[in-house]
Amino acid sequence: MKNAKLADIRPVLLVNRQKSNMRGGESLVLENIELEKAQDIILDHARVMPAGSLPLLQALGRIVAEDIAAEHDMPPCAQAAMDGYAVAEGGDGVYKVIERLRPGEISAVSLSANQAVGVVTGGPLPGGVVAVLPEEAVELKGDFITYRKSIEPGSNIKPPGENFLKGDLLVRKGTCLSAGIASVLASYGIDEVIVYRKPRVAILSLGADIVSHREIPMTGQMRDSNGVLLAGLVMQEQGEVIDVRVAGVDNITQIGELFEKLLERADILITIGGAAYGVCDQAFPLIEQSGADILFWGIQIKPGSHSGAAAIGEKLVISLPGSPLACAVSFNLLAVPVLRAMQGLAPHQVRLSAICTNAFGKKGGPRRFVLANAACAHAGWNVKILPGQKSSMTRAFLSDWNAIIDLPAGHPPVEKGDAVSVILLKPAYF
Ligand SMILES: Nc1nc2c(c(=O)[nH]1)N[C@H]1C(S)=C(S)[C@@H](COP(=O)(O)OP(=O)(O)OC[C@H]3O[C@@H](n4cnc5c(N)ncnc54)[C@H](O)[C@@H]3O)O[C@H]1N2
Ligand code: MOO
Repeated sequence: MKNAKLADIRPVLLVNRQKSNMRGGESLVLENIELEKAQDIILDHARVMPAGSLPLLQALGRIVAEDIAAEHDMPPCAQAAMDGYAVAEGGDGVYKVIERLRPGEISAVSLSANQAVGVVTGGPLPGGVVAVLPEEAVELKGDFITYRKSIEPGSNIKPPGENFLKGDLLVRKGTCLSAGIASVLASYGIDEVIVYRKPRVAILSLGADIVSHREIPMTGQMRDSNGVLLAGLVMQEQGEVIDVRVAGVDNITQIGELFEKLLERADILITIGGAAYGVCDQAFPLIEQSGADILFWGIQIKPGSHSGAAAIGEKLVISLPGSPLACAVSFNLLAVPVLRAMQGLAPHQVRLSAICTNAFGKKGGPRRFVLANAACAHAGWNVKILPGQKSSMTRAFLSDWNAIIDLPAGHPPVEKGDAVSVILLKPAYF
């Protein structure tokens, strides 16, 4: 960061932006581009995090960075599927119980006709077994059982490899380690898994009027609620929040130093606010003066139009607008795909069509994103537009907000019963 005051930097910004950044027909900074283009550009600069080994339980929810194959058949040998009696072929319906196995015991015998061995569910079977007769299906008298019906060979026997065969792929690289997958790995005795590191994210709120949420604001100041919002959303996406800071009244040089310090430790630095065209807006000059390569500035969406991104070495800077609703929407549209890609996941969230259960009067204008609550009922997905999305601090944050509706540019008012395109977000509880 060069030592520069905001006043020194501002003309650079104005010159660049007023001229629409044309130099010999080539754009220096892409301005007000389509969302998908912005996503592609930023994703092109998102590198997958290095991978490292973690104990199985600590790796839950993380993205596995290796293919893991079954080392042997599961079950490794034939097992009883019922508590009961293992019998051999060719009996006449009456069998002598020659042994009664308890959990964990194995039999050394090989069954002959008219012999039975008592077995437990999941227990290994003796040699010569043709079927397992359930406890409740036989008549037990002393050391003998009677079973007069015909025996279907193989019944109530789990053959070796019934669940997995040696060499079967148990986990594919890029899969989220769910409780179910972890349990299969545990059954193979695997207690270390190689997973991608969490992307480290630093959050910096710009604006001389913004103070930490722990401080008492003076008249004209405002607490940094967006920093907390984004920290929570980053954690929901399995990112590691390394710092949440406010720039406050520091001059641009001091803010630049803080910016650089944060960027040293972070993979992604998200700035909040100061992203519009006001003369006090610091995001563009700050990022430009840091030497970062500005990838784009401005997207054709509402809210969140004043979003930008830059790359500096292998690190990314994402500049989000200060209005809380715009900040939340643009985080989900820009930062979430990046956080996913950096962890080795497919970048985009689930998108589906849902029926709107209420109306939304606002029509026309740019492509618009609306916070909503989506639910799946018998008839399919439905979605409710949450109230209070006009003011900057939205009441929708207090509701069960788990989706964003994507309304195309120039859309008519949404009527109850209309089908809309919905992006499903991670639930707010985690
Ligand atoms: N002349 C123009 N003015 C504005 C335009 C425009 O195109 N031309 N766009 C408007 C839109 S749309 C938005 S969104 C905002 C975003 O601009 P900034 O990113 O520069 O946001 P700020 O001015 O810094 O903040 C706006 C508003 O947001 C609240 N805020 C900011 N930071 C925080 C925080 N950390 N925690 C909580 N709340 C925060 C605060 O109410 C600010 O007043 O610009 C419009 N203006
Ligand atoms: O575009 Mo502002 O960033 O709409 O809310």
